[in-house]
Amino acid sequence: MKKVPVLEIFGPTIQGEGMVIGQKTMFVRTAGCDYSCSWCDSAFTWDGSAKDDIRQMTAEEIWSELVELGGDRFSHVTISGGNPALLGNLQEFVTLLKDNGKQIAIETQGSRYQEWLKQIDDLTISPKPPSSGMKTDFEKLDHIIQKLTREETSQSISLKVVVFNEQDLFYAKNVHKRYRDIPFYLQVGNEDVHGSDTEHLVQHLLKKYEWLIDQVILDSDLNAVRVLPQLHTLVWGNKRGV
Ligand SMILES: C[S@@+](CC[C@H](N)C(=O)[O-])C[C@H]1O[C@@H](n2cnc3c(N)ncnc32)[C@H](O)[C@@H]1O
Ligand SMILES: Nc1nc2[nH]cc(C(=O)O)c2c(=O)[nH]1
Ligand code: SF4
Ligand SMILES: [Mg+2]
Repeated sequence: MKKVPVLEIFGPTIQGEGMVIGQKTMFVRTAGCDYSCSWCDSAFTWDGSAKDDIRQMTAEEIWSELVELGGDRFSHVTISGGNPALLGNLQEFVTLLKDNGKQIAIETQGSRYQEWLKQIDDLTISPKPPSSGMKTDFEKLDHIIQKLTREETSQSISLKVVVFNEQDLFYAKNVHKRYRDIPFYLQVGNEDVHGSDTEHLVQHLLKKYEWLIDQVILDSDLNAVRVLPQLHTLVWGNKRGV
């Protein structure tokens, strides 16, 4: 049986971000990333700090744990990371979820392609703006998006760019322009991913959300975008496993 490196399995909770925000979902967080974003809120998946917590799991083992946690109280599973699209071995888990009638969402940055991505119901691709310190390979991203949109499927795809400053917003506008037909989300960036004062954090994030809304209101290039906060951060702050 093929195994995948897993760092967290949790839920039911709500999807706090993007195209299915508010959806009740389970989460599976895989280990390992090909990026190292300066502000990553899940850096423990790749910076070595949680390397002793990584479990090499089969699809069946992950499924058992989901059912143990969620019972019959879930119909939707979100796979995030790290970058789950590094893992060809996730095919078996994706098939198992489909066989059990579950909807699947994925969070990935669009740097790697896997055939199983075509079987994901809610696919979020989140290219990284300049504040992350990462550089987008747009030819690669073109190629991946082309592969995923070539055939008519029931899959929903969206793009989501996290914005920390004006330069990021400029980047986001270019991504939106390049892939006009793909639903586009702007997300408030959280600068303080280690803080434990939730009340203070929430006040700050709501101010940033207001700033981002104001930018969108003023800009005719952004008439079709959706602007969202990270809902889970507004509710639970930087708590892990929610
Ligand atoms: C932790 S990442 C994992 C999936 C994949 N590596 C990616 O980046 O899309 C999940 C989502 O969280 C977003 N994210 C990470 N750190 C964040 C932060 N400090 N503030 C807001 N969003 C953040 C990412 O941009 C991505 O959309
Ligand atoms: N509730 C909740 N929603 C989320 N949406 C994307 C998340 C992620 O870390 O990928 C996330 C997460 O960690 N928790
Ligand atoms: S791509 Fe995603 S998981 Fe990887 S470092 Fe960036 S935000 Fe974190
Ligand atoms: Mg998160």
